Amino acid sequence: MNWDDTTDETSAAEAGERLVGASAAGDDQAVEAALRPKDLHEFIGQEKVREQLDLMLRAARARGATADHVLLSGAPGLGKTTLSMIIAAEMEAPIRITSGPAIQHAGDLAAILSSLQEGEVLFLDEIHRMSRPAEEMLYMAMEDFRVDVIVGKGPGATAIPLELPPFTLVGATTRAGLLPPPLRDRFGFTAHMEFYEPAELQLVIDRSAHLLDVTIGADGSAEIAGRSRGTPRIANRLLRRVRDYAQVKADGVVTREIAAAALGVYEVDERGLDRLDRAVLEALLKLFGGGPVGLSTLSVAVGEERETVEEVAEPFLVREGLLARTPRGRVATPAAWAHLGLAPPQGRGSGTSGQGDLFGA
Ligand SMILES: Nc1ncnc2c1ncn2[C@@H]1O[C@H](COP(=O)(O)OP(=O)(O)OP(=O)(O)O)[C@@H](O)[C@H]1O
Repeated sequence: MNWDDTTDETSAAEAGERLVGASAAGDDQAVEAALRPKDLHEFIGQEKVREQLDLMLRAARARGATADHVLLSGAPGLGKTTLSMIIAAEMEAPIRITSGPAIQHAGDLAAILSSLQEGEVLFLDEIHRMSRPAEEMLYMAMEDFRVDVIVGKGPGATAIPLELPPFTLVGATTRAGLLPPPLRDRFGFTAHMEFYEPAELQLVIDRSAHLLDVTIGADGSAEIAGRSRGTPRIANRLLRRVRDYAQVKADGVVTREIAAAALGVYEVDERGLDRLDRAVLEALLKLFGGGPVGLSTLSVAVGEERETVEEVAEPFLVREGLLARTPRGRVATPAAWAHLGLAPPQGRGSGTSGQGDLFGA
């Protein structure tokens, strides 16, 4: 993708499909499905979540009961859908997959709930985006396995109670803070998924390489892991691009050199920054001396929409400790200067630049 060519209308959407984007947009769903771990044993990392889930599911199985409702929160691509499928597999139960935005009316939810089988897992992705009436119906369904279906309108409307079979709701959200407390409280088990360590991502990559029949050395998977932004989905996607390069330009074997050269072609650097991320940092450092600079000015300098800079580039730069959002504007950290191989201007760190705190003054 050429960032220079992105128009105002398409830049945010295209940014969503970039190689290091965490959403599944543009991914081959069949390949992604083939790479999903099938049980808790195969699921890499997230030790605490795995241990706690394992205990909960074993206990439910031993009692012959349906598992408690589970809420999974965390950034896209960290394995929430995968875990929900594993929960169903471990409980030997079928799974139904839907999402908050797909349920706009309480009737949509009633139709799904009333067709569930006993013990079935209902995976509700983006649960924070459900409509209010549907959310309220869900409270009763989760607690009492019952819903009230409203028949008729106005004063003649009547609520007909409908019994539901016991089921397990697995809700997923990127924004646990947006869930109303009454909904959050109805989950018996809540887990927050963390970004993965490079060593864990290396295991994800080795496993995927094996499934895709790609020969990869430990140094090759380490190189890809370091550029994967803590996210298995990105790791798998980068592996597929590196595999292409290894096939076309070499003998198919992924070494450190091949991985670095391949990801160089796609402009993903050794820390996982892509062209947009670097353009933002470069503008901040070279044009504004490291800031503080307002978001609008920075966006104009980069030639991108405000939203693209704020929502697509900045979260990772902040997470990496390269950029800080301050009340006076965006500020580069010492790590940003070091990453781009530039020297901070004289006087930085003297306390007169407005970023003395970031420079340890
Ligand atoms: N712990 C893990 N071990 C191995 N592979 C993983 C792990 N977590 C995720 N993956 C892989 O990453 C890909 C994305 O995972 P998944 O679809 O479960 O993410 P998600 O959190 O549900 O994302 P979204 O919020 O965008 O739906 C899958 O192909 C899966 O195989």
